[in-house]
Amino acid sequence: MSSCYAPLLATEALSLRAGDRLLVHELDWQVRRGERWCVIGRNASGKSTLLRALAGLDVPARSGSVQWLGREQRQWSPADAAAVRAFMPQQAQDRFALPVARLLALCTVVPGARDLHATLSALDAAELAPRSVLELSGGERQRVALAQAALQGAPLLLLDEPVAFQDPAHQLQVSAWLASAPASSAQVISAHDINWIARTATHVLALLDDGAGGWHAGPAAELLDAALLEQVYRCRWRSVQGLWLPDQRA
Ligand SMILES: Nc1ncnc2c1ncn2[C@@H]1O[C@H](COP(=O)(O)OP(=O)(O)OP(=O)(O)O)[C@@H](O)[C@H]1O
Repeated sequence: MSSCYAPLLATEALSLRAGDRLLVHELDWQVRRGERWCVIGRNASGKSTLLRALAGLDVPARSGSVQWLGREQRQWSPADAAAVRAFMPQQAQDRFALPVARLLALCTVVPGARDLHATLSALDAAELAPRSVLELSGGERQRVALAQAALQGAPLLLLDEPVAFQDPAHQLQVSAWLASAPASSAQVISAHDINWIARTATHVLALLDDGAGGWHAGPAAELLDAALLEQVYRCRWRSVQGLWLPDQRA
């Protein structure tokens, strides 16, 4: 049975491997409604692999448990899973010249789906509706992918690098859109821009890429400091007028 009091997402002893590399070791973690988690880590530390595992998609090797609303992932039917979690991959794989509006209309047939025009407008993507997905710029396609995930209406959003291709103004717009999400929802977001993360995250999950699958998880206000950034990225960091800067001189 799922419970509305259970965390939206929980992992117990979740371990992930890629070949002989241990990416995540025994992750015990909970994501509750109203929380916005950013997952940080070096390239190839396992952020996308973790998000895929949290979404219930194939990963090279995993053990342990992932639960949505207190119920094991594998016990959810595809339709019920679509109503509880939405996943935005790092890059869309488009093969056909589908108009954006047609692509997104497919997402609005699920129960609880959000309004198409309002969602596109909130992401500054309304004018993209008639255009083919194959003709969009990287940033435009990414905002359409965000709209696609949002339209599903699922309370748990899993977003793999949602601002990687956004210009600074659109990064702000995506932050505002995330902040306007219902209090009953939660997001898990992988990202590399530490200053965007510092503005956006309520909580941080750091993958240490230390060969032992090490991780730290907690409120951003407690965890996000120079010591953590140095441990994660293996360079020195300093804060200048509230902005984090990597500092290779040290
Ligand atoms: N299907 C797969 N088969 C084998 N190895 C894989 C597979 N998917 C990912 N990996 C490996 O797992 C490791 C973690 O990859 P992942 O994409 O999760 O990293 P990431 O932290 O998201 O990286 P980036 O910041 O570069 O996007 C990498 O070494 C990658 O080569």
